[in-house]
Amino acid sequence: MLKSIPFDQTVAFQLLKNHKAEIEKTSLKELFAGDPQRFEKFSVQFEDILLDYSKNLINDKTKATLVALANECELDDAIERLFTGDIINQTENRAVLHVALRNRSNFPIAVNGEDVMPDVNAVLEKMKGFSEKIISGAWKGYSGKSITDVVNIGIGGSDLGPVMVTEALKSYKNHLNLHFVSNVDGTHIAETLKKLNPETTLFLIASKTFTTQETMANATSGRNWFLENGGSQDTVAKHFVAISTNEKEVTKFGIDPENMFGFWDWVGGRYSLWSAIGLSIILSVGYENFIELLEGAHAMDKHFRTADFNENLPVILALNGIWYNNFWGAATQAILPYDQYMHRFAAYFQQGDMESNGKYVGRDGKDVSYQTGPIIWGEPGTNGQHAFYQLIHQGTKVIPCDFLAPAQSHNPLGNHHQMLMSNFFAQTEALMNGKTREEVLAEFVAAGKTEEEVAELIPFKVFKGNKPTNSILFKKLTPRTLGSLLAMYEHKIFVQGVLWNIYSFDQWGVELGKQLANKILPELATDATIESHDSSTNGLINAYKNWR
Ligand SMILES: O=P(O)(O)OC[C@H]1O[C@@H](O)[C@@H](O)[C@@H](O)[C@@H]1O
Repeated sequence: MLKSIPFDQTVAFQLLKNHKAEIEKTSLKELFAGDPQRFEKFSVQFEDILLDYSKNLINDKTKATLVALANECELDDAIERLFTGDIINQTENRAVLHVALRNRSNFPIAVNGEDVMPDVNAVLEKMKGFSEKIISGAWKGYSGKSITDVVNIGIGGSDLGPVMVTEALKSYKNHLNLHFVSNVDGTHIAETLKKLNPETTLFLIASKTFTTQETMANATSGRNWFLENGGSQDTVAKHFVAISTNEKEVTKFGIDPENMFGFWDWVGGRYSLWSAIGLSIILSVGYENFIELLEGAHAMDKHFRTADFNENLPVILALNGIWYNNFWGAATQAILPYDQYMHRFAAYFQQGDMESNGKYVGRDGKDVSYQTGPIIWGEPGTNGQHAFYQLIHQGTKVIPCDFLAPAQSHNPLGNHHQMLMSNFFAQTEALMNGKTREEVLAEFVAAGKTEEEVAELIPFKVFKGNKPTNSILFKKLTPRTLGSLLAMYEHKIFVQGVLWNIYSFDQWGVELGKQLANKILPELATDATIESHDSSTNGLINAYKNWR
């Protein structure tokens, strides 16, 4: 059980509030000018990952006080509870053990007195054997042909992680074609199936609960398509496997438990890509690469558990995020990977972060009186630059940004990578330094204009700068490095949740919409006029009925 420690009543919280007024008087530019060692001081390397957080509105005192805040909130105690299988997801009465799924040291981790590692390892072995048969072509479909296409049907945590990782590791991909169907919109599965041949298609039905409406609807449509296009009940087992914690529902759906890959209630959906939910990743890049991903995450887990908070990547990221979220009024956090392979990275952590820390009830059961989880968003650079960076540079909001980039490209084409990297370096520099009135004027003068001619235009071309960024530079986007990066962000979310005194591992907020949709669904089955809701909802439903 995590203790309840009121975040905004800590001594450090008050100190940080006062300290913000001090630091506001200075600027990033001045902080750099005043300390030639600033980069060395505020950067830290873990394996092939370099975190440079020197372009943040912090000084030694800020960092020390933020670390004091973490200590006051007993972060060390929370970290130990995470790693030792304590019931820290209290509102669901569960342990939180995605770290066990990648515990490559294989030390025992007990839940209710029982070591979970033998089960974790057994499922990994089962996935290894199965994936080898599919990839090698030894596994045959109903007409004796090998599998060419894999369709993962799942949503939320049973979709976003596998999609993100298979995209990120595309350069490690084998011959199998991977498809992901998530949306209950029939378009998603219909457009996917158009390209497929049932004889050579394998469906992975991925759902922790095996009751999620979207996934069950898509799974049923997938099975109907299979049966209507040459498949039969007897051959379903060659083409459908389930990934779930719910054997009863899997059997009810008609999938043999032999064809089921299990996981456990202590794996949160948005933390499940490390479990059997990662089967599509294995099928795409092979078992060895999946193990490398787990190894990378495990290495970060060890770092997180043992490194001093002053040198601890997830802790540093979390504390900087809290600094802006709670003391500078920042509502969002941008994640900007300068790597096309990482184009779903921000979308993945949208769920990871917002479903974890989008909570207004504290661990004491009362409404919190401060801001909790930020809005996470972002797109890969340089596309983002040509779309929304205007607002980051010259808008009115504080937007802390994480810039991520690999030093080495998997596709060293001409000087593309140098161009990409020059943008990566330029953006954080520009956001920090901005452009002064004098600099703008000097440019005009150099172009032959006089001050009088351009006076009215100058304000629009000035950049105030002083915009905070983290730079996360890594050597190459390998499975191991990706695993470490993912674990780093996961633990960042955990640290923030601990400090905000909320429960990060439940998600009650997604239930209400589901309940109401289930109430409305039968109302859409008839043409009767609906009057049971407010006038807006009635009006919309009735307009829909008139048009369909
Ligand atoms: O994996 P299943 O059980 O289908 O859940 C899929 C998703 O459902 C949503 O409502 C959330 O609860 C997510 O955390 C979860 O990942």
